[in-house]
Amino acid sequence: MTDTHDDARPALEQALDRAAAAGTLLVALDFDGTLAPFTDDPGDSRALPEAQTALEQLLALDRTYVAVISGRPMHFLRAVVDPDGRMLLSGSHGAELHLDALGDAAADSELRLSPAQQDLLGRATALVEAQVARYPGSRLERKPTGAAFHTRTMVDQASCARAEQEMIEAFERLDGLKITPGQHVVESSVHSATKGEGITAFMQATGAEVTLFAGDDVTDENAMRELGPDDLGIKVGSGESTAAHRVASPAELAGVLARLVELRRTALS
Ligand SMILES: O=P(O)(O)OC[C@H]1O[C@H](O[C@H]2O[C@H](CO)[C@@H](O)[C@H](O)[C@H]2O)[C@H](O)[C@@H](O)[C@@H]1O
Repeated sequence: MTDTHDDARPALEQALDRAAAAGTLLVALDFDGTLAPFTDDPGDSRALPEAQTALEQLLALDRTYVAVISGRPMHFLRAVVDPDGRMLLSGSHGAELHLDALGDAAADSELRLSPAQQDLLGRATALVEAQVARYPGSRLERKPTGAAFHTRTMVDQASCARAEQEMIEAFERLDGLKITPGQHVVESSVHSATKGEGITAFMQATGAEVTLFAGDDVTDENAMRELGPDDLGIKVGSGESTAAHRVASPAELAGVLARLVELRRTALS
């Protein structure tokens, strides 16, 4: 570890320097609002080119793992985020795990919903359909473990807060449903997993000496809380966080990842 006593460099630069020197480094990232700026249509979201380049460069380095831990379904992450199959992936807020990048496909967790969960999923989806019918421009997103009510494109933006609150109250009438408000979205899930389980699985599977995790939303805090004193948490944007560091936007985070590439290359050379 670098001796940071009397080091006048910004705290994040010092922390990146320490992470870059790790024997084994895990770089784990949330997707929406962290790697990818928000878009009206979730299907259009892509990581910023500078962030994508940094991830590719990290993947090419020894003893360096890249993971994406997202509320997105695994099929989206595999198709859009990591079509080459080189990253560790956790989808559906920790309910789906994909560790093939470690040659450990046996550790993948495939989703199997019980008949009761399938029934609950159907009822949650029907509630969102009813709410979408009430609020023009809002959308239903069907996910393997749940149904999400999106308000970003709602015609009457002044009614978003009310529409989201009504959605929460409707979901609350269904026993066993996990409810997660997010950025212009209220998500429901019939699965209890969180991103904490995703990051824990990856930390254990890689044996990472240091883990960097960055995320922008409340659900990311479940992963952030799993970090130890030598790890590096970065909050993207505003809002409460246990992360020790903060950047303003996905663009700023992309710059941080690019800097990490430089420092890691130097440390490994
Ligand atoms: O865990 P994440 O990777 O941050 O994913 C969380 C949810 O993100 C998506 O919704 C958000 O991004 C959309 C695209 O920018 C935006 O239109 C929406 O308003 C945001 O809430 C995604 O659609 C969800 O499935 C994810 O769970």
